[in-house]
Amino acid sequence: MEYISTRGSAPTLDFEGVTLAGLATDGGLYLPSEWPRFSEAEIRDLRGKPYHELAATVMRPFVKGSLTDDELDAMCAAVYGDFGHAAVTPLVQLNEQHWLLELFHGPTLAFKDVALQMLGHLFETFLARREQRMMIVGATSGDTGSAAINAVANRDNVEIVMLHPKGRVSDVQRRQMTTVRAANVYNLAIDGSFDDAQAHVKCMFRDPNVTGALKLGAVNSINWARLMAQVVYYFYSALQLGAPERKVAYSVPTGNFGDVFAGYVAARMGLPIERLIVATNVNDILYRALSDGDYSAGGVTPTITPSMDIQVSSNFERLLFDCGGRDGAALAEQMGAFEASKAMRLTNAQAQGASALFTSIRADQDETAQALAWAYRETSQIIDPHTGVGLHASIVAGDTGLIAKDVPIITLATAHPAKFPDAVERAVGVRPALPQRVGDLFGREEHFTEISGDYEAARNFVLQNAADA
Ligand SMILES: Cc1ncc(COP(=O)(O)O)c(C=O)c1O
Ligand SMILES: N[C@@H](CCOP(=O)(O)O)C(=O)O
Repeated sequence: MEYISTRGSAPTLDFEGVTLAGLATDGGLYLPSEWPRFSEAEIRDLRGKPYHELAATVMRPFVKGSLTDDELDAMCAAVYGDFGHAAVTPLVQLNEQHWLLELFHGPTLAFKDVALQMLGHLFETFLARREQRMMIVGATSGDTGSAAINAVANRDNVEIVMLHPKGRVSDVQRRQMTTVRAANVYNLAIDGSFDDAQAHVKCMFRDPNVTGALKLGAVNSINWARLMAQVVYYFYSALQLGAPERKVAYSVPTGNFGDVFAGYVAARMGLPIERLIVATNVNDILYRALSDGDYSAGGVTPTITPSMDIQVSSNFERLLFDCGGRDGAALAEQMGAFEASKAMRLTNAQAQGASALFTSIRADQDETAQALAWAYRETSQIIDPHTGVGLHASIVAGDTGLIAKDVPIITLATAHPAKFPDAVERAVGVRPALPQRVGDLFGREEHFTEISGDYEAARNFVLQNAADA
């Protein structure tokens, strides 16, 4: 399988190459040069497979040439044999039309584990093959950070520097990162938003002072391997509800557009998906882009869904590329203008292409809290606020007829409620307890470094610690 950059001028790479590259050298994101497709009969044959077998089958076309069948099968068995639920991502029915896909049974209690546990194994395999070391730099609004740290802590050949916005992640999220004691893990709290942290990370990949000194790696969803592993649970859930004979719709709480883009990939691979609902909080750049073509970033408003307090959604670029005719040069120009002005309009082709599958619905804080209360009152489920944004959108879509009554709507439950106990308790009157598998989070010492919001502060920290390692 060959991978090309959305901005058209970076070298074409194989799967091993894109996994280790993260961001393309032209600033773009890598995508397969063409989408692999499963026939209806092939999709039907996937029914009833355990998660790890399904994962290997869905991912196989993407890794061709870089992993043997045996290597991939063994990796999937190792990664998905160790989740907190035998089904890995269990599907829970709420009522006749609504379902929750629980993606939080990994070690750090958010959907990020599903892909990052896999990425940890991929890094180890590919780096050992090349006898290379790698410095991972990542940005997190709360969940990617802990999942990535868990996946690579104490592994040979990698170090990780994780940037989070100071004071803008929950206590549980912060402690899941800062209480990990491993010589290869560094946490930075920056004065700024997640968008600032993400911009710093992307800058490092294009800064010759950094790339000349270090082999950088990415754990954010700019790394194609992240999205590839997330495609699997769309197949897994749709098959349980009747695919390929019956279509399902998904509501996906969205920030960086990675999780919902994985749904788009599943559709491009042949999975019959009725609609992908992009559920946003009040940081609603995607809602505006998908509703009237206005992709302009304002300031970030802190909410009870901090992981989605994002105004520049990295992976939207992948959609614009694919829907807009895969013209790398034109997209490079469009994204360059966006980076300078923080505003752009979608072209007609991009807007029409996106509207064929995507609809966006926005939830404010009250609507989010009401969705939590509804889930608890009507179904006895305690859900996290990010899932609440998705559930609000699902209920609106069902009630307004946007999704017909006979089409199941699956809301992606992206985090465990105990990661956000204050917001959950306010909404439903019950304080969710942390599962035992996360251990004594509040009894452990925290370690992190506070830095300013300047790019140079982050870059110098990375260069200094790489030199000391
Ligand atoms: C709990 C939770 N829900 C939803 C999202 C949004 O996912 P994405 O950034 O892939 O759109 C995130 C962050 O990525 C998250 O941590
Ligand atoms: N919500 C995310 C933000 C980073 O997203 P990613 O999927 O690109 O890693 C987080 O929890 O850090």
